[in-house]
Amino acid sequence: MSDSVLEFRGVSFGYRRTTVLEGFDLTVGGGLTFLVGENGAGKTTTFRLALGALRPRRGSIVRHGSGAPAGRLRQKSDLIGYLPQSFTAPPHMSLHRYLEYIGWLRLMSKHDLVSAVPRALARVGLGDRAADRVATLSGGMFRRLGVAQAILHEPSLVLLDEPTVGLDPQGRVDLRRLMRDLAEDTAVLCSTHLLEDAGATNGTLVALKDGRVVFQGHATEFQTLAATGKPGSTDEGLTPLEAAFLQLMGKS
Ligand SMILES: Nc1ncnc2c1ncn2[C@@H]1O[C@H](COP(=O)(O)OP(=O)(O)OP(=O)(O)O)[C@@H](O)[C@H]1O
Repeated sequence: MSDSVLEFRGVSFGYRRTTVLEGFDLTVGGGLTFLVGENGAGKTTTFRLALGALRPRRGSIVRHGSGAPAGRLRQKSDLIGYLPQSFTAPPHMSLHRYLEYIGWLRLMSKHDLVSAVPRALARVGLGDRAADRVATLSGGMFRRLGVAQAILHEPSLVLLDEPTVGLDPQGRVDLRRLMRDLAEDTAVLCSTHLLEDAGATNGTLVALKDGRVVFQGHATEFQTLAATGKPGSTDEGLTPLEAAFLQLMGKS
């Protein structure tokens, strides 16, 4: 997939007196895009704006497909899936029951859910855990359940807010594999502090600083760009991508 699916045009947004985004332009294409930036840079705010949960002060946010503004649904291709940073699910429910409940909240028909629930569970590698309670899942499995609820209604764009945070190396590898797999037929926009997520999946990297996009391209270009300035320091145990990131943020 390569067509643009979401576009922020000259968006400005702030909470009360704080300005978070200023003249913010972002084009999200198909495939996998990673949004990186320091704590408080505005990644979650960008997601909330894309979902239509917040309204920009200035500028516009457009879903391609029907061209509907954020938060307005004109056709099925405008559907968005969302895994929030603070994902929770009732521990006593079975995975199957929980996803049926999510489908009910999204106004999906019982008929559609018969196939949608097993399909979503299989897609995230939890097909054999359908009858188990949420409480029995490991941290990595729980995160994958979060992805399952985000894709249950087969959205054309999935927003994942820091899905790999706190996972062990195997959990991160599983989740990156899952994101790569999803990105074959769905646009995926993922925020992360782990720059290696972008490096390992060959995704597009978008770096946010002071409310604007300061870089958009492949992880390898990001590293090369930073390396053409003064060399990033890797002597603090940083990976080359992390050193490049700090340099771009003016911290090295
Ligand atoms: N509901 C809110 N009310 C007021 N200020 C907020 C609110 N939510 C976020 N902010 C502020 O907006 C800025 C951007 O926050 P946001 O959560 O979008 O950043 P982020 O890049 O997702 O951060 P992190 O990497 O720490 O999750 C921060 O300064 C934050 O304190």
